[in-house]
Amino acid sequence: MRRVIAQGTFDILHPGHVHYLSDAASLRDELHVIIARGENVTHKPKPILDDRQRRDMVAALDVVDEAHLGHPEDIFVPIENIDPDVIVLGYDQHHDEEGIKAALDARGIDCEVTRATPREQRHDDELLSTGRIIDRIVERRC
Ligand SMILES: Cc1cc2nc3c(=O)[nH]c(=O)nc-3n(C[C@H](O)[C@H](O)[C@H](O)COP(=O)(O)O)c2cc1C
Ligand SMILES: Nc1ncnc2c1ncn2[C@@H]1O[C@H](COP(=O)(O)OP(=O)(O)OP(=O)(O)O)[C@@H](O)[C@H]1O
Repeated sequence: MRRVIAQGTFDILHPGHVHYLSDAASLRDELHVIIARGENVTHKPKPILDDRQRRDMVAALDVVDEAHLGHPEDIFVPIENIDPDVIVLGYDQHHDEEGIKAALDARGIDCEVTRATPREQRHDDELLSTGRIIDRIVERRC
């Protein structure tokens, strides 16, 4: 069984997430998604929803075979447990493919690293970013 890993924060879900995960699922037999722990999200504001809720929502998506809450300290622990053929980064994720590939090789993990495509807006009112969804909530509810 060939496995693919996707990963991210997945706070408030939107069609961009579904696009990313569908892209990833199309590459191998089984899609495993690693959900970032809130404590590890330091490159942007902390997620609104807690770790378990974010994992449960991703697990409910048709294209996802298994959603795993990420490791608190070592991102390579879930990767070694899942043993994927390929890791797909999101189109705008701040990770460097070469850096991750080198770190995988250094651990003897034989796995490709690729990047998914962006989902473009299909209509003016569509929000394809958790940050923009939250902005609209603040605008309209506060
Ligand atoms: C291959 C890979 C494995 C990861 N594993 C974990 C993990 O085990 N635990 C964790 O808290 N974050 C993990 N992360 C980091 C988060 O997923 C990171 O915050 C995410 O890549 C950026 O999320 P965003 O683009 O949704 O903001 C991993 C990232 C990558 C690229
Ligand atoms: N519009 C989109 N098209 C394709 N992939 C997307 C899109 N938006 C997010 N993703 C991907 O989904 C994964 C999880 O992203 P994340 O949870 O950071 O959502 P986000 O909407 O980008 O959040 P924020 O807007 O707060 O940065 C990332 O790999 C990201 O590249």
